[in-house]
Amino acid sequence: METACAIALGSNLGDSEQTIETALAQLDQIDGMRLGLRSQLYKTAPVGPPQPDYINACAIFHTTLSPEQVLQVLLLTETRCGRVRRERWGPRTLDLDLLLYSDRVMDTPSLTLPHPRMHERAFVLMPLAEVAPELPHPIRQQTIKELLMQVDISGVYPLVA
Ligand SMILES: Nc1ncnc2c1ncn2[C@@H]1O[C@H](COP(=O)(O)OP(=O)(O)OP(=O)(O)O)[C@@H](O)[C@H]1O
Ligand SMILES: Nc1nc2c(c(=O)[nH]1)N=C(CO)CN2
Repeated sequence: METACAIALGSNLGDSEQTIETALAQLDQIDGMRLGLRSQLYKTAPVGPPQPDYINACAIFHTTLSPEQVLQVLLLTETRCGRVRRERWGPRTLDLDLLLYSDRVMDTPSLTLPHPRMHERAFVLMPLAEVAPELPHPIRQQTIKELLMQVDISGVYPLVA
């Protein structure tokens, strides 16, 4: 049985556009992970300490893996795509977050679902609203489109080639 999950991708070091495309392709190659809709790429002003602009995107994957297994796959893909540093909210080659796993709500030391900061991040909600505007947030009881209307979207731009 496949379950839909939503994944956020972000990068602000190296060739960010290429890194995100490579990450999506690598995730789609993994047994039990199947890429569904994906957003376009967005250029976004950094949230947190001063650092370069990010490229962000979101994608829906259909998966037979458990939430913990999806997280492991994301961490493996981050490493494969050259992520090295761990400074909180600092620059990174690739950041992959598991935003939603169906309507699952959980909080363990390694995994919190939904992602605890997704509802306040325009750089997540804008690309996610492109692929899944009517998806409900299982805690907030609002759709992605409704959450997007409550955040400041200045600084989030579709990247046009
Ligand atoms: N929903 C989730 N998605 C991804 N990682 C999660 C999630 N919930 C908990 N984590 C944990 O967070 C760790 C990732 O921390 P990381 O350094 O990437 O945070 P960050 O990207 O700097 O901050 P943020 O979580 O605000 O994006 C992972 O090792 C993982 O165990
Ligand atoms: N615009 C933007 N800012 C960020 C991002 C990100 O992906 N995009 N990720 C962060 C660490 O999770 C911190 N700040």
